[in-house]
Amino acid sequence: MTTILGQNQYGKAENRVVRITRDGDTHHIKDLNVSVALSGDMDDVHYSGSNANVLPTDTTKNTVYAFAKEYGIESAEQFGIHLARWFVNSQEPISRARIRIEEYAWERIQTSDANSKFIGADEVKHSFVRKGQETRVTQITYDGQNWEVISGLKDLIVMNSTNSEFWGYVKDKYTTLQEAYDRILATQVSGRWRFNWTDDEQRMPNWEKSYEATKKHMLEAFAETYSLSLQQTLYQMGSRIINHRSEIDEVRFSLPNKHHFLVDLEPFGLKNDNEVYFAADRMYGLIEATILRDGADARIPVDMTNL
Ligand SMILES: O=c1[nH]c(=O)c2[nH]c(=O)[nH]c2[nH]1
Repeated sequence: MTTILGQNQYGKAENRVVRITRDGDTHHIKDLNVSVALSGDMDDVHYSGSNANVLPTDTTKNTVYAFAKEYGIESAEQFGIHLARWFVNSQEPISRARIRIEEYAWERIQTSDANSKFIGADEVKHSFVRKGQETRVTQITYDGQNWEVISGLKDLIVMNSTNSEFWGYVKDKYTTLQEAYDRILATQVSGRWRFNWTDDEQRMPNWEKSYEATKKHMLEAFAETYSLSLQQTLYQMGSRIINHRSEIDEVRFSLPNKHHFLVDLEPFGLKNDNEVYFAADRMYGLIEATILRDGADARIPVDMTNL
């Protein structure tokens, strides 16, 4: 033999697990990206192809989801310790486990008008916005006479852990989707809104205040809409802005449907009571639409929200 095997490790990388804990109607989220790397007595599989010592990477993935259900996710550290101990202690050939975890933090969407006709004060208990700032964008065009200002944001990630359904859709011979009566609704908002200010002589909007208020109305509409489709939620977000912000005549959104699939834990004798989800990053549904003030022209370019 002229070669020898050096350092080696294996496992399933980037297991996206979302754990919802339901404390009455107050929900808590833990959202992790867990990578498992195992090493030990793995010479044979490399040299001869014998899998006798190999715990499948698929099993390491299942373990992540099963542990999320069985033990919950108190902290990324506690969860990682638990997994590492399990792999090393339960499998003779495995002598080392390295668990790497990224955690995505979420905070509750704050609604100011808790007494509005749309909601009760507790709606916010299942509506979250991912921590970290969105990117604010604007485009100004001037032809010497008229101004056009289109502002917006991208990469604002939001989630409702309940109050979302999707059913009653067309079913053809290729349809396999099961109807959902209580699903997670999550999206990464990209939105643009066009101001009706066109002329120096008109009073200029307060751009800073307008941005904050527009974002607030958008988030509140997301949190407070009992959703039968992302399309319906999108329309509510846009119309809430138009109805509350007289300086804006047109809103366009591009909303990827960030799918969260319930993990089947039955094979491990565990019941998944809407608690453990696989957060897929692709493929995703992409829902896009413009909402206009009655009589206003549609001027925001169709593809602008995808930039
Ligand atoms: O809110 C949704 N809108 C759709 O058009 C759609 N299509 C799909 O498969 N899931 C969903 N969800």
